[in-house]
Amino acid sequence: MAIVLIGAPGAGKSTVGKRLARKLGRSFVDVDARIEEVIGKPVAEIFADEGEEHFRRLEEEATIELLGSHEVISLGGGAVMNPAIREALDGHEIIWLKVSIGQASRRVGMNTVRPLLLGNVRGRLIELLRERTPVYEQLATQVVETDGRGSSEVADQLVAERLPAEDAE
Ligand SMILES: Nc1ncnc2c1ncn2[C@@H]1O[C@H](COP(=O)(O)OP(=O)(O)OP(=O)(O)O)[C@@H](O)[C@H]1O
Ligand SMILES: O=C(O)C1=C[C@@H](O)[C@@H](O)[C@H](O)C1
Ligand SMILES: [Mg+2]
Repeated sequence: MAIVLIGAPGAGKSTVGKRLARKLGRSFVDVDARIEEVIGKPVAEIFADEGEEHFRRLEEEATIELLGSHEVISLGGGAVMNPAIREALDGHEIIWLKVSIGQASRRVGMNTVRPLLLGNVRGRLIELLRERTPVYEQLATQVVETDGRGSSEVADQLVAERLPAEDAE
C-alpha cells in the first residue's frame, strides 16, 4: 500500500512528499516529475505542444504504474479527476494536503510555470477547487491543514500521526 499525496496546485504535494519519504526511509516519486523525465520536457511544454488531453493520458498511465512500484507518491493536482486513477487509488493511504486559495496563490506565484493557472492564478484556482475539493474530500483517508505551516512541519506531523499505527503492526 502506497502513501499518496493529493491536493491543489501549491498544496505542497511535491515538497512534502519528498520530505515525508526521506523521514520514513521510503522510496518516493512525483508523477509530474517522472512524466517530465520520460518525455524530456516540462509539463507546461507538453500542454502547449500536445495539449491537455495528451498530458492526461500520460498522467493516467504513469500514475497507475507508479502506484504499484513506489512507497510515497505525489500526484499531479488534477489526477484525481480521472475515474481510472480514482479506481487505482482504492486501498492506498490517501493524504489530502489542504490549502486555502490565498496561500496556494502565493506559493505557486513563487514557483515554476503551471499551465492551468496561467493568466489569473487566483481565479483559476477558485474554479479548479470548486470542482476538485469534493473529490479530494471523498478520496482522503487523512487530511492535513498546511496553511501557515512550513513543509517540514507538515511532514513531521504526518510522521507523528503514523507512529501509533506502525507500532501496532
Ligand atoms: N507548507 C508549506 N509552506 C510554505 N510553502 C510551501 C509549503 N509547501 C510547499 N511550499 C512551497 O510552495 C511551492 C509549491 O509547492 P509544491 O510544488 O510542493 O506544490 P504541489 O502541490 O506539488 O503543486 P503542483 O500540483 O503544481 O505540482 C514550492 O515553492 C514549495 O516550496
Ligand atoms: O492541477 C492540475 O490540473 C495540474 C497540476 C500539476 O501538478 C500538473 O499535473 C499539471 O500542471 C496539471
Ligand atoms: Mg507538484
